[in-house]
Amino acid sequence: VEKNPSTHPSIHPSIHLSIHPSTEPLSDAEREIIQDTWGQVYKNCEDVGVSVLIRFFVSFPSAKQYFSQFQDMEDPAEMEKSSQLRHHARRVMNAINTVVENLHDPEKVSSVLALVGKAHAIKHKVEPMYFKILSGVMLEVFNEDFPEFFPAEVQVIWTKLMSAVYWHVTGAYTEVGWLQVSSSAV
Ligand code: HEM
Repeated sequence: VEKNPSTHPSIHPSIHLSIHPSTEPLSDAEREIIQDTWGQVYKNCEDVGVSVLIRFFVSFPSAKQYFSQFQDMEDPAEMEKSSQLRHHARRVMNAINTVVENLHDPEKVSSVLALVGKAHAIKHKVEPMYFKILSGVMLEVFNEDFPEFFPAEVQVIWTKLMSAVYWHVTGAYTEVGWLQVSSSAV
């Protein structure tokens, strides 16, 4: 199938991430569960980050339009070698790590995510919907790669965190004047 970079992403049916316009803070117990499970994921930071992005770009090829180095690549094995992809994988994982390490400090979390949101809105002009899609892919890969650490009740908590991430990121988009940020569930 010919990929037209200007078309909207098709929504993958396996992604059921529901996003609420405002989010309840995580409880202490939930924070601890996030930190413990993330510890397992982050041990494999490089591999997990790359798997997440490959899955994202293969399932949602229009998301590649923003990346000069692999926007025309189709072959996942070739994408995997792209330094731009690997670099972004590391940045995504490190940003999530900063969020997880600072869950006790809501101001730090919002400032980190506001910077991410602003850079993607202003510099990279990324359609914010892709953040929601990427969150779903991330949870999917974590669950698949570490099933013993992601039973259903842990997935619920992670979904809550990812909703908060999306809420902060899109808040920054709105702040810099990006209209039409969708807050409805995928
Ligand atoms: C949780 C999600 C994400 C995080 C934490 C994240 C993080 C980052 C960071 C820290 C940077 C460098 C900051 C800068 O340029 O000032 C970056 C660059 C970039 N991001 Fe993201 N990102 C995320 C999602 C996305 C998505 C969904 C897309 C597009 C589909 C995207 C596209 C880009 C592009 C095109 C760049 C510039 C790449 C380059 O210069 O090589 N990001 N990202």
